Amino acid sequence: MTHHVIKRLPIDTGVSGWEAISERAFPATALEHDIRADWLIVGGGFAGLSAARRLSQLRPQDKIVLLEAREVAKGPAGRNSGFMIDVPHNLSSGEYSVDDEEATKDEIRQNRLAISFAADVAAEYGLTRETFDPAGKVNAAASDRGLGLNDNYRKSLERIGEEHRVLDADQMREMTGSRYYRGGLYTPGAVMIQPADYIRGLARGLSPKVAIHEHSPVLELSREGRSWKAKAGRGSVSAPKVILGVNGHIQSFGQFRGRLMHIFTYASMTSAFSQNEFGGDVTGADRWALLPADPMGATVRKITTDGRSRIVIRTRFTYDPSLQVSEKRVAGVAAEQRRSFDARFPGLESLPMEYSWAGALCLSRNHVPAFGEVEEGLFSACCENGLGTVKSTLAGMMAADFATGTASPELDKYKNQPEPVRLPPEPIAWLGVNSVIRLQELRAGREG
Ligand SMILES: Cc1cc2nc3c(=O)[nH]c(=O)nc-3n(C[C@H](O)[C@H](O)[C@H](O)COP(=O)(O)OP(=O)(O)OC[C@H]3O[C@@H](n4cnc5c(N)ncnc54)[C@H](O)[C@@H]3O)c2cc1C
Repeated sequence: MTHHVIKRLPIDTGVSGWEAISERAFPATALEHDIRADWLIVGGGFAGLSAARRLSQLRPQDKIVLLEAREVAKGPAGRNSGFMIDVPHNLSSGEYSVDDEEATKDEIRQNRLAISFAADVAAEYGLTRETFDPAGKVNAAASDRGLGLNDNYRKSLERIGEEHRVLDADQMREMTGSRYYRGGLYTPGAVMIQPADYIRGLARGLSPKVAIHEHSPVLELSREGRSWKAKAGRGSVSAPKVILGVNGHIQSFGQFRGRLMHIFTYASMTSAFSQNEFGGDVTGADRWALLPADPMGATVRKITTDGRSRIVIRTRFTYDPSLQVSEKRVAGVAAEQRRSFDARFPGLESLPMEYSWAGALCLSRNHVPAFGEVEEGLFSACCENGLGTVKSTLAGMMAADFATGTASPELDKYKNQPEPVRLPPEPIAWLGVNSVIRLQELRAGREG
């Protein structure tokens, strides 16, 4: 009999600004009883909730239960920068330009499949434009090196026939109000989400069809006869099939051990301000979204609701196999983010950062997901390689298709990927990964 005891539970350090400013419109219910279901999903992020939606479409009569350790939107799904990106965006390569054109076109097709799934969510559950905004995004360059990286990216987009527009320093200044940027590369296919609102909207929309239990961490998972039994909170769920959408925490369920890199990244959000508080057009248009030309630089985004704006800045990556980071680390990175922000918006030194937080990503060395039927009736939709708004949405959809035997050319391609390769043993991996990240961050210079 397989029996997994889950010893490590998610810890999310700092309060996510997205979650703090998002309103929750449905109660959180913990698991209190022993129940039976046709399907159990573990994890209430992009992967778990997307798997739940897809299952509810494929098997409308089945009983589907989802268990989330914390509260929907308090984990990484509600603490990211909200870029749903269609074009290539490989965090662990030095730049975004592409070599293998056919593989890249496949990847874009997959990303767009996930984005269109999310667009259906937005339409069906009535999400506002502020929650799901198909506005596109800009890769912003602040240095010669950044301009060069953008130019390489432009050429590779041109080669694969992807729409894009080059922006000069004046256009960047007009958009952002900042003189910091020297150029940009706009691609129209990205959707900008308010991540906490999107993930809550998805959970609320699903709740008539899917029993979602929050504050219900799965502590044990065992195979009993032809069924799996998960113990959580004061109850348990027995189901013949289980989908794990727990990202890097999949290793606590005894899977993919020694193959997943647990990377943290960090963000800060200013308090709300109105345009006229600082005089002049110091932050430009109401909404804009910038990725760094160098993948190791700073992501910066402005949102405006009812005339009140906020700016969010995300920087830094650290490798933390313990799957947690300290408040002290978050505070240290927040101080660096303050400096990056002030360099971009010198008129806004008095604007406080109201929230600072960290969140976990899961990367594999060969950039593949941790996907498949890992034990009989137990499916994994994990390891999003840093771009989970899209990749985990896709993983959840694909896991539901796979587990229900729903064939498609997309699933054929998706499930035929290799498995994540092994990492070197610790502490070699820790030293190696953190050194490479730090060197790349230093090289990013003004982009960070
Ligand atoms: C600051 C920051 C910025 C980011 N920006 C972007 C971005 O712009 N675009 C993008 O695509 N991605 C971004 N990301 C990454 C993105 O947030 C993740 O890739 C995404 O959340 C992964 O989704 P997921 O559903 O796979 O995992 P998660 O969102 O981590 O969800 C997994 C869930 O499983 C739950 N869980 C774990 N263990 C258990 C258990 N034992 N029992 C029950 N539940 C459990 C967790 O509580 C969690 O809610 C960013 C991340 C951070 C931190």
